[in-house]
Amino acid sequence: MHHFHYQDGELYAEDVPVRQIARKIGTPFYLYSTATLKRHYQVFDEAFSGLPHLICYSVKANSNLAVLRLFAKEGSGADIVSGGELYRALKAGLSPKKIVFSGVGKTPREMREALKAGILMFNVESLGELKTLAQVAKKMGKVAPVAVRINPDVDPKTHPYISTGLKKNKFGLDLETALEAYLFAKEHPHLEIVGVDCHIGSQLTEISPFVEALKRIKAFVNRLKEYDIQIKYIDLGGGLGIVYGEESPPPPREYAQALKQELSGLDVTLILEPGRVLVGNAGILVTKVLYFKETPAKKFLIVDAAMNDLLRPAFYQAYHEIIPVLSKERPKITVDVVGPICETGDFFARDRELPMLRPGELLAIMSAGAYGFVMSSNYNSRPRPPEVMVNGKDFYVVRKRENYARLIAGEKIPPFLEK
Ligand SMILES: Cc1ncc(COP(=O)(O)O)c(C=O)c1O
Ligand SMILES: N[C@@H](CCCC[NH3+])C(=O)O
Repeated sequence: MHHFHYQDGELYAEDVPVRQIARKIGTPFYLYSTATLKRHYQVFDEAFSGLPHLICYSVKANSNLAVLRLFAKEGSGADIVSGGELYRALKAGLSPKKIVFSGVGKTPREMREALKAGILMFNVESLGELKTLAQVAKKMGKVAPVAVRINPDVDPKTHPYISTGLKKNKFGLDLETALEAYLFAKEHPHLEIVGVDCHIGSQLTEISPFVEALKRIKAFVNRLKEYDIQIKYIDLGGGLGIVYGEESPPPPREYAQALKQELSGLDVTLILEPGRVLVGNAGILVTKVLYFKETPAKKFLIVDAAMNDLLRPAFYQAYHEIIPVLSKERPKITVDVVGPICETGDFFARDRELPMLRPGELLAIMSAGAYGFVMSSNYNSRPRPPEVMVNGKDFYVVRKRENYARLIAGEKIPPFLEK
């Protein structure tokens, strides 16, 4: 059963009517389903059974402490990209021994924090970064476990903003430079080579680019052997896509099967960094219709959520399904669903056919569990919405709604402007 579903004409999250939560805490709000999060993790993990593997949930997709704790309890590790994500991951109880640190711009401070915590692996993305890490480790009297992120030059066939494994992208190193990095690391007493890393993009809906990237990694691992460099981990990153609308991504089982086949005979542990596929369809954004507006050119539903709450439509022209919380029969209209922000890009849908809704009615913007709240901002001085987690018939506010005081916390009028 789907954990967001209609029952007697109204939308439920597990056993809780969405309307009931709205009544209690107001709108807009993010809503996550515990059962869906768990199921997604378990399905993904089981798909890789039989293969030595470690799932490092990609914290950037949804970094709420409650979500991180849930995955920690399922046995997940974490893929982090900043000191802030490390802080969250540790606070949530994720084991540092299962943390990999990705990203092109790690600072010495972040490196120190991660070395102190004792993480599993740094996914290094440039020679400069590798040398800095070596120095930091030396100063601390530690040895940094490293993998180099390869840029395999594979087209992931996804949105250009979320393609990361093409030659022209800022991510990873080409094979020649990567080899140079491995040779540097091999000789350095404060670096220990443990893996090879790669991540080619996000929201992939085909398996072949993953397999192609893995083939190139395998060839590279063999090349490293010629230099007497042994690898414990192959980290293939994240990127498996989900259904937002019409796409048909491969189910985790098929994805895992293809990777298993490619890895057979290799004595390595496969690391995966899934983000979206675990959380995307486990969350929705609930918003209320403020106004219906009709001009000679268009009809608009103006809602109380905006691009500051969910940026994906504005940023990537991303499609999100929108459904009414009460599903009664009504005439259909074609509308733009827009927020209150003073930007033309502030929309959730354009020319979308929806039931004729009245001010005060609730809408659910679906598939908002990944890259939703985490990409929110205070633009237009809008307090960020709360995050709510449903568990069976109970619901919990796992991040409270911001208030006005929070908006200006940390700001200060300098003395020369006082009076
Ligand atoms: C290095 C790395 N790992 C994992 C992910 C998670 O990606 P996704 O949410 O597509 O699974 C990303 C984001 O694309 C990433 O940059
Ligand atoms: N934020 C993007 C994905 C970027 C992935 C970052 N590694 C999205 O909403 O689709």
